[in-house]
Amino acid sequence: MATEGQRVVLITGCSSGIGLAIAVMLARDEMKRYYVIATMRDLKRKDKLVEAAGDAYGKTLSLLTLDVCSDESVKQCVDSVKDRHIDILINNAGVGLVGPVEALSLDDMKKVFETNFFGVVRMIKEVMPDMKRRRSGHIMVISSVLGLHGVAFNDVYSASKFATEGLCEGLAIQLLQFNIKVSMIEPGPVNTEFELNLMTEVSKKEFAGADPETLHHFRTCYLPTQVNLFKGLGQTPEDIAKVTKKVIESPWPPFRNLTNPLYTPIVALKYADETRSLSVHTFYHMLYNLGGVMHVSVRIMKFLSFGWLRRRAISPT
Ligand SMILES: NC(=O)C1=CN([C@@H]2O[C@H](COP(=O)(O)OP(=O)(O)OC[C@H]3O[C@@H](n4cnc5c(N)ncnc54)[C@H](OP(=O)(O)O)[C@@H]3O)[C@@H](O)[C@H]2O)C=CC1
Ligand SMILES: CC1=C(/C=C/C(C)=C/C=C/C(C)=C/C=O)C(C)(C)CCC1
Repeated sequence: MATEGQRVVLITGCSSGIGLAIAVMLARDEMKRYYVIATMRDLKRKDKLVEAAGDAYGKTLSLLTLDVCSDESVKQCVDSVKDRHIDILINNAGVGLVGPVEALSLDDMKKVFETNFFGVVRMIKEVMPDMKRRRSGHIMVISSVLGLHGVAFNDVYSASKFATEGLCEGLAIQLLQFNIKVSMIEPGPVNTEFELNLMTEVSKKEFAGADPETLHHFRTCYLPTQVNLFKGLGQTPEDIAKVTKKVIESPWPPFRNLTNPLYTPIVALKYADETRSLSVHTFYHMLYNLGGVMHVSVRIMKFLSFGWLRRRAISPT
């Protein structure tokens, strides 16, 4: 149980990746400032987290079951927290989806929205009223750079993160009245099970419904680019955990927080031209003309991000 002065942090999707890293980093805080409730939809997947948490498990870290796609599970979990008192809610659970839109099933798309968008809505609806009554709290979402700009063949995933960004932008304004902070963490590629799961799904699908030309672009331009980007620019889940901790500990937590400085110019490009045509055409060239030699695009991104733009992303160190 949390002791006097400790902040109670509830995190969704802690069986792997970013959620696991944040849970461990906060639970192992040297000053023991956090009491972490790490949640996952299937507690059979707890071993990696328990091992990484070491002696923090049972002291500053406890586990609860929570499936963000189930109203009942969300309510049961929050009800089981002492006095339903959660100081910091970290919405991390999420799933990806890639492929040509015309070849993806509506069921797959609904699963993405059910998890990435409605999962966040469910959590906020359950936790925010108590925060409002206490006039204090911090709601965080592990969003994505794809919540800020679209990337070919990630259309539906990107839409789910845009939706979440929109939801939270509105809430951030309203909740200032109640002294509740809202922050988005916006990573680029991070080396977790996320990419492996995407590639496993891709290898199982035939993408029937897409024309041969589009499928050719997807398989020969996009997929190798994705693999190269994860290899060349991918951050670690610990990098994202460090940025998240920095934001939690900031006296004025910023609303938007890019974690990878290499993406800052790409996002800046979008705002440099109000018609957005510049970024659409630049991404087009980076994918279709330089995609085959993605190491060139990675170099361009590294070159562009040099200098003042770099400083606009929160560095994990
Ligand atoms: N990896 C990346 O490149 C990036 C990831 N992100 C975002 O970061 C977040 C974490 O992803 P990451 O750590 O990379 O990927 P992982 O696949 O490693 O982790 C995703 C976590 O979400 C959980 N999850 C999925 N569905 C549900 C559900 N219905 N209820 C509860 N938990 C669920 C998974 O649990 P289970 O084990 O049960 O499947 C898992 O613990 C996601 O929101 C993702 O969109 C953002 C930018 C980049
Ligand atoms: C194709 C392509 C790009 C790809 C970006 C990708 C693939 C980002 C993936 C991010 C992920 C997986 C986020 C998860 O939330 C760039 C660099 C924008 C440049 C233009 C061409």
